[in-house]
Amino acid sequence: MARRGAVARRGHARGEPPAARPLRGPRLGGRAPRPPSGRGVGRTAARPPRDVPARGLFFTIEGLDFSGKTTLVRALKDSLAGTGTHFTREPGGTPVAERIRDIVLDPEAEMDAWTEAYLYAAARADHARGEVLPRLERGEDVVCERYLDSSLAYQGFGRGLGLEAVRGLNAYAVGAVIPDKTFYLRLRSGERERRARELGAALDRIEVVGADFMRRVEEGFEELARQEPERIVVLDASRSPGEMAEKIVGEMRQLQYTRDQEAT
Ligand SMILES: Nc1ncnc2c1ncn2[C@@H]1O[C@H](COP(=O)(O)OP(=O)(O)O)[C@@H](O)[C@H]1O
Ligand SMILES: Cc1cn([C@H]2C[C@H](O)[C@@H](COP(=O)(O)OP(=O)(O)O)O2)c(=O)[nH]c1=O
Repeated sequence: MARRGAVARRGHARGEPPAARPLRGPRLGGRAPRPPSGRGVGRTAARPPRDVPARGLFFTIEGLDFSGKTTLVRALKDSLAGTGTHFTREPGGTPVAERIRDIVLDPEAEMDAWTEAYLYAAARADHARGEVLPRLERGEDVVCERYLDSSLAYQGFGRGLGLEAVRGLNAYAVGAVIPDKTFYLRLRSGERERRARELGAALDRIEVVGADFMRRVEEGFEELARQEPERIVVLDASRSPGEMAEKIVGEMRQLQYTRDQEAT
């Protein structure tokens, strides 16, 4: 994963449209992003000049802990080898965000739920603006393991901060960096727990909070999938990583085709 220092990215700190709204739009694929509203912007956003690369597409992989995201990403990396697709994950993906990750996942670190939500959002601001957006603008496709939906599900539903509040505090963190497609790994809790036990994983501070918390998070993901069926593709995570990767690559190709048609 390419990493750059924080100082070089300060120029991104302001001026992008907020995203305090459902993730429905604007998408990045194919066209320059449209601000959510505004004067006279509609007509200029349709097609980039031919010498500007079509914007890359942004894909996210979501799901509860132990649902198989990392394993799936490994299979996807094989399937997409040589395509120039960039893989990253949250929390993390930049030096500053990795440092925030160390704090927020430290099982010893007691913190208020709002502090936790802001830390995830702060890590996301650095990652989305400093790493993901420049790549998309250069025409690279990006696959990110966890993104804003994780905050909506874990902090919004799991911690009980509420969907709209968590959307709101992430609005300036993500700006216009909204996933074109999100793949949600749905897996029943018994199977997730079995996988966790089998793995004998060291539990981080989120995982130690227990089954009730995880049930609320799960309901959060399910609610998001209900709200945005076009963006969020639900995958049966009991299937093999290869089968899921095949499905995802198919969806990616379809979007890439549409993007390329729009750009010519
Ligand atoms: N599709 C799958 N079928 C069976 N077992 C899986 C599958 N995906 C992952 N696992 C196993 O489940 C455990 C958790 O997987 P992991 O990819 O680390 O999940 P996550 O990244 O979502 O926390 C690992 O032991 C992994 O080998
Ligand atoms: C990105 C993000 C993650 N999280 C949590 C979910 C996970 O428990 C933890 C990330 O741990 P990680 O080990 O990266 O993920 P996983 O267990 O899925 O392989 O952070 C949030 O609570 N909010 C967020 O916005």
